[in-house]
Amino acid sequence: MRRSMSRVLIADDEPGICSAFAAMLARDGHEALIAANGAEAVTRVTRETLDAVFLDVRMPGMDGLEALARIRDLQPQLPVIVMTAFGTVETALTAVRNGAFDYLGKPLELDQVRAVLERALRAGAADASVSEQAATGEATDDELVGRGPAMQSLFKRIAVLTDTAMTVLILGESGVGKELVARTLHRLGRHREAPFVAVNCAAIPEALLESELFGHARGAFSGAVETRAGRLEAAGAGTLLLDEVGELPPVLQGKLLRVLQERQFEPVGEHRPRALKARVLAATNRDLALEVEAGRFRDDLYHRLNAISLRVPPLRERPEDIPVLAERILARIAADLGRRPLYLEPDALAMLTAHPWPGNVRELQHLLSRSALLARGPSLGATDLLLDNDERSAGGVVDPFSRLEQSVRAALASLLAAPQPPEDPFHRIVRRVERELIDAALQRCNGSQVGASQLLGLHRTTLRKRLQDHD
Ligand SMILES: Nc1ncnc2c1ncn2[C@@H]1O[C@H](COP(=O)(O)OP(=O)(O)OP(=O)(O)O)[C@@H](O)[C@H]1O
Repeated sequence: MRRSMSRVLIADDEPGICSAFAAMLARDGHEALIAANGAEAVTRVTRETLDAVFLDVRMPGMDGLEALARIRDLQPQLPVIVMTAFGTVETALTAVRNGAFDYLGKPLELDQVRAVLERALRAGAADASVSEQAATGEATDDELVGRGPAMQSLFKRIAVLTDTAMTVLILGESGVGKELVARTLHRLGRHREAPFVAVNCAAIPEALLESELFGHARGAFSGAVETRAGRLEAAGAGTLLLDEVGELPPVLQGKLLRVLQERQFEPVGEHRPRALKARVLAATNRDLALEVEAGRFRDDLYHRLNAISLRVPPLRERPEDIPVLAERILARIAADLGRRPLYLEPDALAMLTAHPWPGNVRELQHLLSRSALLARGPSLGATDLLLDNDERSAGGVVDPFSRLEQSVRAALASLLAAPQPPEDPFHRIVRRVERELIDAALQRCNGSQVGASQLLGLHRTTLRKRLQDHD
């Protein structure tokens, strides 16, 4: 919980700025601490409990950007606002990309300073609540779950971005939770009471997409019998998510760019622009840089969208989140079915943790729903998990190694899940694989060691030695 009086560090080499700032903070009931350079700021952060930091970019010795990096390492959740007199937008954006909460241009305007500080303090509190909620598992349907470091750092970035109006590009594979991230940005933002509207740019036919987004006037085209508001308008002062933005047709890419630049739009068949009030978020599972190279996506729109991006890591990069996700999903399924939640046996959990999840969280949801429907008894074991057998690659060829990889991962997971994990999991697993391989070759060659060594591409003496090792 945030204390009502906040402690704010101001790092600036101009004493005049520091004292004006400190006076303002004191008037507003906060406590100001002062550092004259970057190194001092970092020291203060290590020693004091702080709620926000204002950092000047140009300071002697360690400059603001370097101090920012150190502070982010020390206390990733502490909001840092960067101040810059010489700053170009690039410096400011670099700072924001490197984790600054926001930036302020000098000369400072006290009202602006107040507004940013207020947001920073709220985001600090929101950040704590996102992490707390994830850590305690008190999540509802709409809440992003994740305990591991990858999701924790995503939560922090989300918390920093909740209250800005900036466009954010949300990147990640299919089913990874991009829309949920967009909803979270909205839910924690200032306009959470306003609507959240998502448009899947890939799902709406090109001919309809423009009027769907911007609306149309009556008679704008045949079939437009009534004036209709578009989704941009429907989002009001809330959030519009352009999902699968990589699929936006070229004409609309140009229009969207203009809308974002001018913050106004025109419904089809109308010439009076309307103000864009909503925050626009975009999501894609494509590599937009490649799309730009291939000439399918506008470079300028890409840069506009990509100024701030959030990458949602694939599930295979965060297996530590699987138990809590699975628990949540099973609880939801149980509520839907009016049953008690099933619990996962350790072997099932080991198997889930080992699976590579090409379809990410959505695949996990589907697997658990399928398995829960057919399960008998109060728990799910490894044999109850109906993992998708469809391991075909795009060309329809079964990859003979995918099962092997899966088994190796499962073997490792279950060794590590044992109450006393062995010290040599590498040798244990490799030995088992080797034994299987030699055994299979010997069977194929009716027990002939010469035949098996030829089949495996091993020297006869090597095979014999291995057989002795395996007794
Ligand atoms: N971290 C998470 N915590 C809880 N639920 C999650 C999480 N990530 C994803 N989900 C759930 O997984 C499902 C897929 O997520 P979502 O639709 O947000 O993915 P997406 O990346 O937008 O997918 P696509 O690219 O296919 O549109 C949703 O039901 C969502 O609620």
